[in-house]
Amino acid sequence: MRKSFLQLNLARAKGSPPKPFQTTLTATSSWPFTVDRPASTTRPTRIAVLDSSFNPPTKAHYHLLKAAVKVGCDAVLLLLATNNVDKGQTGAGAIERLEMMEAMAMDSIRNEHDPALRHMAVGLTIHARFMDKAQPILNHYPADTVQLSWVMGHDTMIRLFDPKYYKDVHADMAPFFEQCDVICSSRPGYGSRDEMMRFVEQSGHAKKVTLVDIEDDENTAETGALVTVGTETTATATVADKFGIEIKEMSSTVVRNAVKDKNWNLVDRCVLPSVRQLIEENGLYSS
Ligand SMILES: Nc1ncnc2c1ncn2[C@@H]1O[C@H](COP(=O)(O)OP(=O)(O)OP(=O)(O)O)[C@@H](O)[C@H]1O
Ligand SMILES: NC(=O)c1ccc[n+]([C@@H]2O[C@H](COP(=O)(O)O)[C@@H](O)[C@H]2O)c1
Repeated sequence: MRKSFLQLNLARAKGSPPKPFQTTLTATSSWPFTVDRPASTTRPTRIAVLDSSFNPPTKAHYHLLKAAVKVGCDAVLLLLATNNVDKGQTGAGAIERLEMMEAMAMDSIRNEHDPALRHMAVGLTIHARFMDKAQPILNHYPADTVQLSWVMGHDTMIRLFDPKYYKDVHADMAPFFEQCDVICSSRPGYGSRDEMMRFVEQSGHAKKVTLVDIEDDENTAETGALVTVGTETTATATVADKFGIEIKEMSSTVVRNAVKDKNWNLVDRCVLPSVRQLIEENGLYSS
């Protein structure tokens, strides 16, 4: 059902110029607003935006959002970037990515306890840079009623501030930081939390960047607990020992390679069941 609705919507849009921003799925018709929290300029609705290629969406993306909303967001937007400042488009097509994002969003809307995670939407943008994506989203809603918090990992924050994408990084980024903030998590391979903090301080926008940590709460009850055998007290298997990979180590590349290697156990560890189903149904990433 979703697939045909999505295809119908996108087919209707075919021929007309692509919109700078549009949603394809929203938790409610009034999203991001609710009856309890209507559009208001005195208390803007804070949307956590995870902008990604979602090729495919992974549990790391999901847990990054879980960590992000804890700092006080009201709604979540999974935003598909159909253009990338660096990468070309390989792997899944835009419709397939949107389908997988919608599967993840429906899962969250139906099953999550956190009100922000239940209040999720999926959208797409044609813009590649964050500073260009922000304004069309803000313009989509009544003036000053939404605040955008861009959720990203350390690797992307480094790219956010990379001067190669700008004429003058400070001048160009100033309007973005007047209207938006960033919620960022560390990521294995991109430096320690301390290094990330120093990087944020040097950016000149430390007040607009909140650092969070991805938690592997799926498995903490089963792993890492202390057990006593005889007189020896040791930790049980680590998450990585038990599942081959920790949430924070996951990436879309890991999933694509796992599908190619037919390592379905690893795929199952890294993506939601509904996303795995779509990968199989659509024959994605197999060659
Ligand atoms: N394991 C992770 N830890 C922290 N941040 C992550 C993690 N996985 C993805 N992110 C963040 O999510 C955002 C979107 O990620 P992106 O689409 O680049 O995923 P990816 O898994 O790195 O993709 P690919 O492997 O295709 O390069 C980025 O800001 C990225 O830093
Ligand atoms: N300087 C920037 O604005 C900047 C830096 C890194 C990624 N991006 C964008 O973020 C989106 C997601 O990119 P990745 O899938 O590479 O994380 C893409 O649209 C990409 O162009 C923008």
